[in-house]
Amino acid sequence: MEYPCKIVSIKGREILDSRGNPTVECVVRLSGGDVGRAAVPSGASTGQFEAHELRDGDSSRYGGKGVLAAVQNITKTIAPALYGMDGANIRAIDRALVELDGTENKRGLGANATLGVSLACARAACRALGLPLYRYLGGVRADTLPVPMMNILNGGAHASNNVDIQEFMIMPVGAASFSEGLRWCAQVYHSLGSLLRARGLSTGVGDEGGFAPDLSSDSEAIELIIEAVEGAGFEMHTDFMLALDAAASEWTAEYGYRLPKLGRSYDTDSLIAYWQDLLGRYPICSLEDPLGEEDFIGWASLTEKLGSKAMLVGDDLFVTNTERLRQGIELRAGNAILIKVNQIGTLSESLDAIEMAKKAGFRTIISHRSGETEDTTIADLAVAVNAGYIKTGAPCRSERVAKYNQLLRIEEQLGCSARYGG
Ligand SMILES: O=C(O)[C@@H](CO)OP(=O)(O)O
Ligand SMILES: [Mg+2]
Repeated sequence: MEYPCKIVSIKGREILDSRGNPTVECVVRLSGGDVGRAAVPSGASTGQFEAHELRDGDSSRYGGKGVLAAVQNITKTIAPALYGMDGANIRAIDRALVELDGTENKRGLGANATLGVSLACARAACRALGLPLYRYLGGVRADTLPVPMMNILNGGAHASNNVDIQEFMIMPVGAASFSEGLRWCAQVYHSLGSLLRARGLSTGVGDEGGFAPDLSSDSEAIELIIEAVEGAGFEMHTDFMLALDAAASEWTAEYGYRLPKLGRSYDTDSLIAYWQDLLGRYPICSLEDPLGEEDFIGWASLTEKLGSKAMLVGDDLFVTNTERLRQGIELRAGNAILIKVNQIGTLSESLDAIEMAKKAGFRTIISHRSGETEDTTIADLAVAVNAGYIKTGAPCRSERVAKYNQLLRIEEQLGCSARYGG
C-alpha cells in the first residue's frame, strides 16, 4: 500500500470566531484520502511579543479585521511549497512553515496562516494513522486529564464594566477525576448565577462566558465566588482553590501600573505587596500575569516572595516562546507557563515550549483564547503532553463547552488508565 500521509491539497478559508470576528480555517487532504480541518483562535488582551496575527486592514470588510490575506498566503504560498511532503511529520512541516515565513515573529505569512496549516496537518495525519489526536501527539505516555481552571467571573479587557482583574477562576483540586471536577465547576457556576440574581446583580456574561456583574473591588468578586462554592455544598481548600489572571500588561503605564477601572496607580513593589496581601487573605493557588510583560525583574522578585505558595503563570510574559521562557527560567521569573498555540504559530514550537518548561520544573497550562471556535485541538493537546491544567472558560458558551466535552470523551476512552491533575 502506498504511504497515505503525503499532502495532496491545502485550502484556507475565512470563518467567524466566537466574537463574530473573522478567523482562519485550514483544510489539509492527504494521499490516502484523509482530511484534517483546524480553526485558529484569537486573543483580545494580546501580548506585544506574540507572533503576528495577519489582518487585512481593509476597513470595508469587518472594520479591517478580515483574514483574506492570511488565507491567500495558505493557498498561494504555503500550499505549493508543502505539496508532496509527509503530513504526519509535523516537525518538518513546521520547520518548512518557519522558513517560508522568514521572519522572527511570523509577520511574513501571519501566525494565523501557519498555525492553521500546522494544526490541520496534525488532524489529517492522526486520521490517516487511525489514532485519536491526543494519542498521535502524545504516544503511550498521554494519560492525564487536566484540572480545569474555569473562568466564572470576567473583568479587565473581557468585560467593559466592573473590576480590573481579567479572570477569576475556580479549580476543582479535590475532585477524583476530570468528569467529577467538571461537574463540580458547573454546579458552582450555577450557584454563582443564583447568587447574583438574588443580589439583583447582572447575570450577563463576558467573552469567555464568565459572569460580568458590576462590582467595585477584587475582594468583592473573590468573596462572591467563595460564597458560590460553599453555596453549592463544597469547601474551599479541600475541594476548590481559586486562580486569577490579572493580565497586568494591560495596566502598564508610563511609570509602573495604572488600573484603568479603579483609577489607582502602583509601582512594581506596591503591586507585589498587593498580591502578597491578596494571597494571604484568600485561597488562591495560581496567579497569571500579575506583572507586565517587560517586568522580568519584578517577576523575579515576586517569584522569590510567592513562588512557594502559588503558580505564577507567564502568559504575556512568555508568549509560548522558548526564547522568552529561557530568560524566565534563568532569572527565576515565574514558575509556570500558559501555552497558547497561536502565540507562537506552530504546533511543534508549542511542544518545544512545553518541553522546556517541564524540564525546568515549570507547570504547564494549555489555554484557549478569548476569541475561539468549535475547534477542540487544545483539549487533545492538554492530554497529549500531560499538561496538568487547562484554561478554557465557562460552561455556558459552546466554543468553550466543546473543549470540556472533548475531554470527557478522552477520559472515557482512557478508561481506568486515565489520571487527573497537575
Ligand atoms: O489572557 C488570557 O489568558 C486570554 C485567555 O483567557 O485572554 P486573550 O485570549 O484575550 O489574550
Ligand atoms: Mg492571560
